[in-house]
Amino acid sequence: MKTTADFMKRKQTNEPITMVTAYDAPSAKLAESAGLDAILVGDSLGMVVLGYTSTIPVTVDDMVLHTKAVRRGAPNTFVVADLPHLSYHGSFDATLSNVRRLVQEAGADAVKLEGGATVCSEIKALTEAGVPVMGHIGLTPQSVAVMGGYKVQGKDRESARKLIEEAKAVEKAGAFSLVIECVPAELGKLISEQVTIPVIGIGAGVDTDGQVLVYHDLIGYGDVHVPKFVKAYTNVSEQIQQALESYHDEVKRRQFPTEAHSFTVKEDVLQGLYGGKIDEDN
Ligand SMILES: Nc1nc(=O)c2c([nH]1)NC[C@@H]1CN(c3ccc(C(=O)N[C@@H](CCC(=O)O)C(=O)O)cc3)CN21
Ligand SMILES: CC(C)C(=O)C(=O)O
Ligand SMILES: [Mg+2]
Repeated sequence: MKTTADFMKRKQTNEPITMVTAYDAPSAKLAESAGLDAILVGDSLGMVVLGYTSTIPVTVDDMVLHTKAVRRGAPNTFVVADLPHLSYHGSFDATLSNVRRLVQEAGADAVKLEGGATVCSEIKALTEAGVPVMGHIGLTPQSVAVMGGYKVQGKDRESARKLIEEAKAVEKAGAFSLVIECVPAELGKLISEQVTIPVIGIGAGVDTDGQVLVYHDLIGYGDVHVPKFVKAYTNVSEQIQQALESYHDEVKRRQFPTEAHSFTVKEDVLQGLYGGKIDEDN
């Protein structure tokens, strides 16, 4: 997929959109060669790579650095960059200069921002300026302090109705696609049916127009708390741990490096040098 039109087409043909996060070049390269439709440089970066306990501390500088790396690793994949916390809540000029950095400096194809009605004016203005915007509703981690934790959203009738209204508002504002996070599967299906833009779910059941997962969750890397909606397709933490332990052990026992991993010089080069072993032999 190269353009936002390709996203719309997928909804029309009912072919699921596959998206995964990535934060660096080698991971992005693997996502591209695995054939993923799109890559999200998520602000989950803060939690899975930078070691913060939330996405709140992530800055525009952080996002620019990692979006650049992802773009280099996956030059032919549609890349969406998260606008980090508080980078789209001031003047539109301030928002625009942050978006400019992600799109022009770092090479993102689109930006994503969290929220419903409150961010619709930003979605509209950015779209009119020619920047594709992906919305994000349901569990919005940048508002964790207001929501009182990472909880399933839309569990009662009133909040479910509100989420459907938010999805419609985000669509109306011009978003080309919408992430919906951590809602009951029935609501994920209903919202996907109620809007014409493709809905990409994470913890929103199987009936959305696509799925997104955090890279490290998907490959089982890192011991951060893993939400229920995650499926770990492998466990690279175990493999990395084993490799590190073997290396540590082999170095201590002088089993690494062997000749296969060493360089040599011709004997005469060292002759007479600082009374070295070769010198003494003569
Ligand atoms: N590694 C990682 N994966 C993610 O999916 C992710 C991040 N980090 N960081 C940013 C946000 C935060 N996310 C989270 C974090 C925790 C839960 C969680 O623990 N949810 C509970 C539901 C509790 C309830 O029943 O209300 C769960 O058990 O899944 C959900 C989403 C999703 N995003
Ligand atoms: C979980 C996805 C949707 C996200 O916003 C992120 O990775 O930051
Ligand atoms: Mg995010």
